[in-house]
Amino acid sequence: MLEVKELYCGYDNNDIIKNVNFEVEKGENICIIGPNGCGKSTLLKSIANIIDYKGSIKIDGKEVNTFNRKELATKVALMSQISQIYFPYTIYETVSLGRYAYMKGPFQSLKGEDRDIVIDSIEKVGLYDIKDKMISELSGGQLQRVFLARTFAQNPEIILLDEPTNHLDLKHQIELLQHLVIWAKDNNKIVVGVLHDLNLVQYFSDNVIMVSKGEIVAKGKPKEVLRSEKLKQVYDIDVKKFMIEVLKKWE
Ligand SMILES: Nc1ncnc2c1ncn2[C@@H]1O[C@H](COP(=O)(O)OP(=O)(O)OP(=O)(O)O)[C@@H](O)[C@H]1O
Repeated sequence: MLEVKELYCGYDNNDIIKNVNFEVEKGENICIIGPNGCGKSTLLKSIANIIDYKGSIKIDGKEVNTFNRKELATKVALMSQISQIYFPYTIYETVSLGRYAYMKGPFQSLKGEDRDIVIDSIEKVGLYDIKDKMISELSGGQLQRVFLARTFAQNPEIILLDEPTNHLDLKHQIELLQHLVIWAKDNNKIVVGVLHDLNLVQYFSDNVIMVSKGEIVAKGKPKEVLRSEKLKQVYDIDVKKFMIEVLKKWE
């Protein structure tokens, strides 16, 4: 279980996130939505213990900032928007890095069971046939799937995703989110995703948290949170009206 209570965090003593409270049960996937700059990534960074925070963030009853690095890696993985830094590794080697937290020594080679997990993770994202390709030779979407496979191999309790679909075509966006939903349900894990596409949020999330200026302004089931008036207030545009107009164009 993830429990966030009276959370404040930000940069240079300036709080971006202010008094945020929410809980996520195991098996659940939640989406965090809100306009640019409202603090969504900052919130994820605090849960991943990348930035300091005030208040409390507990995973399975233990405060996030009390885990050591390896313990933390077995609890939480943050998949950010992909960086442009390419290491000279193959897909297989990159995904193997996900098993780091479970290795005893830093340069130990992977054991049979770890190898199986790595292969299984690569198969899940559909990259098995090119597993020996260098990651520098991949498209943005393929690279995103490599990082997802690495995250699956890490097998944390919580996967945090920061706009995970931004390099993917529609088929792969849907596949990625389906993989994550199934992963959470089958393994009793948690997915917390920042998504901008409200259609995907409506379709895939169990619960939604809407953030505006660093504060939660609505939380609950997608149908409750994605209400026309609320969206208008926060995004300053009639989202539903626009969506309906778009749908009409398809007819
Ligand atoms: N490393 C940093 N140092 C100082 N300020 C930062 C840093 N990262 C983000 N900010 C500021 O914190 C605020 C929230 O940023 P954050 O990236 O959390 O927003 P977001 O909701 O994820 O935005 P977006 O939808 O555009 O990705 C912004 O005003 C941003 O300028």
